[in-house]
Amino acid sequence: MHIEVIANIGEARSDEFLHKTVIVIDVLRATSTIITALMNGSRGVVPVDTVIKAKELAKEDDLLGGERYCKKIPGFDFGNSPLEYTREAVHGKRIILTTTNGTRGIQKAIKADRVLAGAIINGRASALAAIELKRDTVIVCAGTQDVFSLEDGICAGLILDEIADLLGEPHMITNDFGLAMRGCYLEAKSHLFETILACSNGKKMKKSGFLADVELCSKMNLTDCVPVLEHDQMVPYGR
Ligand SMILES: O=C(O)[C@H](CS(=O)(=O)O)OP(=O)(O)O
Ligand SMILES: [Mg+2]
Repeated sequence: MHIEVIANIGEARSDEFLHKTVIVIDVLRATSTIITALMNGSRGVVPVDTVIKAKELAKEDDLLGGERYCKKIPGFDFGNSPLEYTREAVHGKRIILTTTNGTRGIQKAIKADRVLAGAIINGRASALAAIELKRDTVIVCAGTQDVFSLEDGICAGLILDEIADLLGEPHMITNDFGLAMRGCYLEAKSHLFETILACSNGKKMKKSGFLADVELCSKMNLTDCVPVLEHDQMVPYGR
């Protein structure tokens, strides 16, 4: 199985995603938030790139979520903290979500055969889903404003490591950046929270009052829920 890892959304070329599975990773925090919302029974998360589109799409019964500069958008129901997306708040609801990087990354991947949302909290399940889909796979690390973010790279390394574990080492073939990210993950796996907290986004989250988000988003394999894009919304894969 071939898995190419791309360092940030700016480096992603959407035409190269045709016929492939794309896993978009935004550990802090968009994909961790989408996974949490679906895990807690949201009936779908619609990822959009702009605030205007989010407001236009939202029907009366929908919830609006997202951030700009890490803060909840005025008039929205939620920000981008996975901790806000509780079962009580989201069960049975459709959510329209717009964030600076992650939802933009998902939009950029729409030409893919399948688009999955990966994070540390669903790393092994994302690996399993990608294997089941039997396509060449691209892992897009969302990054921040088109610059690489280490927490996304570490998560890519986790998914590669799980794929190697599930398929056998010789069957996991990745690019040089993927090899480097797997190395980073193996070095950091025993102290993921501390490593992610030391990253620039980890420090930014702590400064903005979201230390608990970093803690949650650093927990490995918390859930089997893997969001997959169907039409315009993300729903749990395989259900
Ligand atoms: O809310 C977040 O965690 C970030 C904000 S920022 O772009 O890193 O300032 O957005 P995300 O799209 O989840 O990376
Ligand atoms: Mg991010």
